[in-house]
Amino acid sequence: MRFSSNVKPYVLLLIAGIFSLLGYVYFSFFSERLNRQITIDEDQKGSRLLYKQPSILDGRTDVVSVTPWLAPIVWEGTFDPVLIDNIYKPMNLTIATTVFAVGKYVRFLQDFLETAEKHFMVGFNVHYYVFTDRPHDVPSVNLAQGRHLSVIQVPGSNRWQEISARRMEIIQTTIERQIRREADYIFCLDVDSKFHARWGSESLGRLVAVIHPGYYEETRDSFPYERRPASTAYIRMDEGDYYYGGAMFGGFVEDVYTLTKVCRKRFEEDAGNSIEAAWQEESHLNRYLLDNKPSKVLSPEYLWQDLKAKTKEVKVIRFSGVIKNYAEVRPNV
Ligand SMILES: CC(=O)N[C@H]1[C@@H](OP(=O)(O)OP(=O)(O)OC[C@H]2O[C@@H](n3ccc(=O)[nH]c3=O)[C@H](O)[C@@H]2O)O[C@H](CO)[C@H](O)[C@@H]1O
Ligand SMILES: [Mn+2]
Repeated sequence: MRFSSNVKPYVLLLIAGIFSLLGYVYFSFFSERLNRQITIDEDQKGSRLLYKQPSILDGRTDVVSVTPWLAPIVWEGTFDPVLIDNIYKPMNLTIATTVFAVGKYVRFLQDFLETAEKHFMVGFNVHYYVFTDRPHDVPSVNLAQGRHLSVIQVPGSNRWQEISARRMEIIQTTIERQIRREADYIFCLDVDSKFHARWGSESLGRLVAVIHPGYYEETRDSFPYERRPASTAYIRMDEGDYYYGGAMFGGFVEDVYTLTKVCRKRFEEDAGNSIEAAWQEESHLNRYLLDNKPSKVLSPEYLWQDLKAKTKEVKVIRFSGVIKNYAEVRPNV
């Protein structure tokens, strides 16, 4: 008995220890379950998103929707707009959009801006940068919440080729001066165009280019790339991926910054050698994108031309160049 009376306090201590350990384990297990249950409940009540089950067997088969370097080619039917918006909207992104309206091209601004408000990056913060030599002729267009417009004065020119090509330099310097502090992504667009349907977050990517609607059925040797070796935009007949349109390029601000800087430098180098690439900055853009593959390619849905009849693979025309009288609207022919 001496033994038992001696041992008892230790037993009691041991039992108490076991109980408190069990209690701790039980409590922490339960509280974790409780927490987890709350999260699950929140998921179901607040942010549950219903969308069509993705398939790897069922999808568009009439067009190619991925490049050989595995960048998506964006066509109607290859993305779920609700799902993709749901991914990008919480990021509270700002999209810079540059548009040049020099000389008589100011007349295109109203339709461009009004249709952009209806279809372009709806629900996102958009900052339009309008470059013009006629700031007083910039129309006032009602902008939705979170959308802003800055007018930036640039010199006019008596050569349309120069106006078009100098966009690279002006975008580069404006990124340096302000855009890199004001936006996450940037799109650089032609003004002589209108939006007709959704252009949304499916278009966002690191470096984004668009396939020109005029050449996607042709072979690379008939693309209007710059073909003179003397130009820094030169592309050989057996090279080239697609023919990209100069009316749109975009991506992360820093990636577009590098693009504009390189194209501007090469354009100036050519000018020093008295050579101007066949399609000015569009030729340099194509050369740049051959060496620096875009991470996302937009199908011709994102760059059509009003004078071109819709083809069967194009289900939706989202952005299209208007028919214009070149001789009347440009400073030179
Ligand atoms: C659909 C497409 O890919 N279009 C390209 C194409 O012809 P485009 O016929 O589309 O060229 P364009 O006359 O629209 O000029 C391009 C842009 O430069 C601006 N601008 C031009 C002239 C002027 O007097 N005032 C003015 O503001 C304006 O923003 C216009 O949208 O080739 C050009 C280069 O040669 C550009 O690469 C264009 O993006
Ligand atoms: Mn144009």
